[in-house]
Amino acid sequence: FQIECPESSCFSSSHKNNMASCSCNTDFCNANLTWLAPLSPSPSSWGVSSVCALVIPLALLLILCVCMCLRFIRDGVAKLAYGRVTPQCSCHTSQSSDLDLSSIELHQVLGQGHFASVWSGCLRGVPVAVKVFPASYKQEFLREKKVYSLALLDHAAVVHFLGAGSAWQNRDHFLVLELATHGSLRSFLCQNSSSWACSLRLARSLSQGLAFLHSDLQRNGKHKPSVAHGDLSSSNAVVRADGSCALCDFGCSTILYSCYGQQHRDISQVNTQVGTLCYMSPEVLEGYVNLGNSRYLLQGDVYALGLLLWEVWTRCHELSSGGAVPEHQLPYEAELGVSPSQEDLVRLVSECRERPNVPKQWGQTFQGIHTIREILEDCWDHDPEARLTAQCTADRLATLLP
Ligand SMILES: Nc1ncnc2c1ncn2[C@@H]1O[C@H](COP(=O)(O)OP(=O)(O)OP(=O)(O)O)[C@@H](O)[C@H]1O
Repeated sequence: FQIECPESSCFSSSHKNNMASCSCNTDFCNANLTWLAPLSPSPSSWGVSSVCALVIPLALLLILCVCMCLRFIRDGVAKLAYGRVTPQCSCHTSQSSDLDLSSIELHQVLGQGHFASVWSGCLRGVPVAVKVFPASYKQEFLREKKVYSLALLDHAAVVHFLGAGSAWQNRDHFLVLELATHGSLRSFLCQNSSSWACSLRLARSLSQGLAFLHSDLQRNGKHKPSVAHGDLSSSNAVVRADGSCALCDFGCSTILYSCYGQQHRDISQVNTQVGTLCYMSPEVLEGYVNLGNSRYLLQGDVYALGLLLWEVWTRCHELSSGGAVPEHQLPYEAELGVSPSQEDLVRLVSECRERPNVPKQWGQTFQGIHTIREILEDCWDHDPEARLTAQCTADRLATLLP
């Protein structure tokens, strides 16, 4: 660009950086300095660097705003989905002192599972159940101990944990639990049919135990995260002398740690197909679960709860309307036998959408039969999202009169 010089004998020349000067050739003319108004650069002359310096911070600011909005929306959805948001990561465990096996008398084997054998015994004069894991199942022992050791894991419908330890030079590991005199629910139902009041007690305690396990609790500065059982079956609930059930065997359970409203699980526990085949929900049998959302674990538990309630009610006198109470059967045993294959179950449960038979004559004259049918259907619904929660199942059972 050119500027107009104050004397006609001068000539103008432009330089870099938007500078211009007037030069003249008369004697001492450079002593006669005139300051001109600074030149404003034209937009086209802005450097790339100045554009970047303006645009990049603005873009970063915009991205930050979008991220904050998304997080706000997601937290809102989580609040709606879970009812409450836990503000901190949950890592509380209760202090369980290690027990010495020499202080426990072992009497006889009560049950033999895949991982452990369960003994009846006596600890300081109190009857107990002792679950002994061989060294090769140390991980299963640690996993179950971790669940039993969670703070606030204290509920009438969950087996009481008395301690844990290792024996025989650390080769075997054991958990000490309250002894349930009737043993597993399965063996109880095989040996006993029951009145409506007894069946309702079994059913209520099962649903209350599961609702408690699934709950996310804060009390006295302690936190119990939600726990998915993962292997609910009539072999993994025991019956006490008072006729109530308590949930046990947390070897396949998943602790849903809750951080800032999001639930997440130990990465080591991402195994969708845990549990006993005939209690697996259709989506787990087929492997169609959303691994990003831990809720499928809770929904799978509720499906299994529906099957357990069915097992309990098939042994109830009143529901048989005066007819003979049928022998206890496992879910789908009538259709597929005692040990069905996964393929058979997928065909029956998932593809044909069959469920255990609820006889038409069940309690025709019995008040509450409508509620019972609804509870079963809503627990084992094909659509996991349509299933009841464990708490809702417990609430509906509470409306039935003993
Ligand atoms: N607290 C208890 N009181 C009485 N009997 C119990 C108790 N705990 C377990 N049992 C009996 O021992 C059996 C096996 O227990 P448990 O299911 O905990 O073992 P497991 O090796 O984890 O079995 P699974 O094969 O289901 O994984 C139960 O089915 C039940 O009969």
